[in-house]
Amino acid sequence: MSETTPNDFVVVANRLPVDLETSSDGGPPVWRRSPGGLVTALEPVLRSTDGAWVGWPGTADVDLAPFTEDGLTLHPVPLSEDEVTEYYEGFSNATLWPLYHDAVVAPTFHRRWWSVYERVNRRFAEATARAAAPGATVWVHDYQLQLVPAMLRDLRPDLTIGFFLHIPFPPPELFLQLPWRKEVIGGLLGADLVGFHLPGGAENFLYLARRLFDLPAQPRGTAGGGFIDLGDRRVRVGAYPISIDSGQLRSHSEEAAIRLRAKQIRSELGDPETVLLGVDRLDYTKGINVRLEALRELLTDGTLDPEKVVMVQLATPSRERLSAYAQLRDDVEREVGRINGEFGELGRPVVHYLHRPVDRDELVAMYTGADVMLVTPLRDGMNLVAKEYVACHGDGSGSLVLSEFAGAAAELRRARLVNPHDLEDVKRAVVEAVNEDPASASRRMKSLHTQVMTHDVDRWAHSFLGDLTEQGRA
Ligand SMILES: Nc1ncnc2c1ncn2[C@@H]1O[C@H](COP(=O)(O)OP(=O)(O)O)[C@@H](O)[C@H]1O
Ligand SMILES: O=P(O)(O)OC[C@H]1O[C@H](O[C@H]2O[C@H](CO)[C@@H](O)[C@H](O)[C@H]2O)[C@H](O)[C@@H](O)[C@@H]1O
Repeated sequence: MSETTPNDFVVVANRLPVDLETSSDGGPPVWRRSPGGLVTALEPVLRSTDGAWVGWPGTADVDLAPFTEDGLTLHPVPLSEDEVTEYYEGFSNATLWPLYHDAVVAPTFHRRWWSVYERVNRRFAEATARAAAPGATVWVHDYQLQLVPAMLRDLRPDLTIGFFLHIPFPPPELFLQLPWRKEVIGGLLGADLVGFHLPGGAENFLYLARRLFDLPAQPRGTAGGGFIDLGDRRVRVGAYPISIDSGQLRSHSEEAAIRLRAKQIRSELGDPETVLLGVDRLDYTKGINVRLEALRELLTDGTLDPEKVVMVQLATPSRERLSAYAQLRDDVEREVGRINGEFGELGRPVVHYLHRPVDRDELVAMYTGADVMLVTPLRDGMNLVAKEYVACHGDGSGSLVLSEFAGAAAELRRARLVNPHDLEDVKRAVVEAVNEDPASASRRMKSLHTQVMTHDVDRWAHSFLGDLTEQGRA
């Protein structure tokens, strides 16, 4: 650890790339990799740009000075226990998260949560103002920090500010339910460039900004993007689909030790003909029960044979104190138990379920060895898991069943696309994936693989930061 000086490039996200975990047995706290795709994507970007990262260390009431750890410069922003409840679990994850994901769970609107969200956003803006060198570029991330761009511009008009949203930006009729809709759009308009995964998100934002601020319409730009003219400056809006460090993951999946471990895993699973795999944070948007129900029905009607098919479901614990997440865990675990109770044998369950993060080597071995990857979210900003699986199958093996409602579906057109609200459609895709002729499956996977290899996270970051630099100079 060492003292830090202001940086020319600063990333701001709710979480630091590592979480400080305190142990219940009184041992010293340890840093662990934070959950979720935002960290997976941004960490290699920050390493290659030598920037600083401003974020919460993942535990309440931890106040640490800025430090460098494992080559990254980190600026921790403290949150009290009440702020974790009202800003993170409350406004971020019980108001904005469900609202922006098509209200698949009803969003809760609480005036007190909003005022804490404002207060915490201000703290992030102040910490960023301290971390950024004169004229620096600052890249703010995600729904937890939508007020930061405008707050930061007030504090530091010398900065070039970008904002990227990692989750869907909802259609106007949903967004307009938000009592603080104008404040949120006003916060985002503090940025020079506002980015979304998909053109649809950019279009929704452009429409809402003009309507709520009574701004003149502008000619439509390409791919959903465009400009918002605020009189004294212009905000650029665009679509930038995020990705992964594809080359690194492909090489990792080709290592002899990973190939060997993939074989061992299959053998530990009883050498079934087909291994189905699901990998998710345990989140109600991910449609985990959709794929479990599809599997149960296919076993019940005899389409799939429990002696030949095994499913592995990895579920990283997430936002566990929120009731919708606790309910989801109960539902998923009941369904796993039901399938194993009906179709498993002693020592041979049909569904192997791990409610914990697994280490990277083990995850890559699972991706590499799985025959069919099931990605069935009801709504998802991107879904990096789908891209990670494809990156591990450069040899053309494997098959991807992918929800149309994941952002990744816009690029991975040759996956077996399904409507997760239509169980028959999901069942059909699973059966087709299990029975597909190897030559045709290989053509599909190779085409998906080329897409993921040529559109990696580096390209995403360069595309966004290139536009941001251009915008900052304008
Ligand atoms: N059980 C798990 N163990 C280890 N890593 C996991 C696990 N589940 C998910 N991940 C990782 O978390 C990230 C999830 O990203 P993504 O699919 O974009 O969804 P989200 O960010 O909403 O969780 C991926 O990089 C994936 O490898
Ligand atoms: O920080 P948590 O509350 O534990 O949640 C983890 C992250 O989940 C979300 O990830 C999103 O970003 C991915 C990368 O762009 C994208 O592929 C995925 O579809 C999104 O759900 C959230 O947006 C992050 O802020 C969280 O850190």
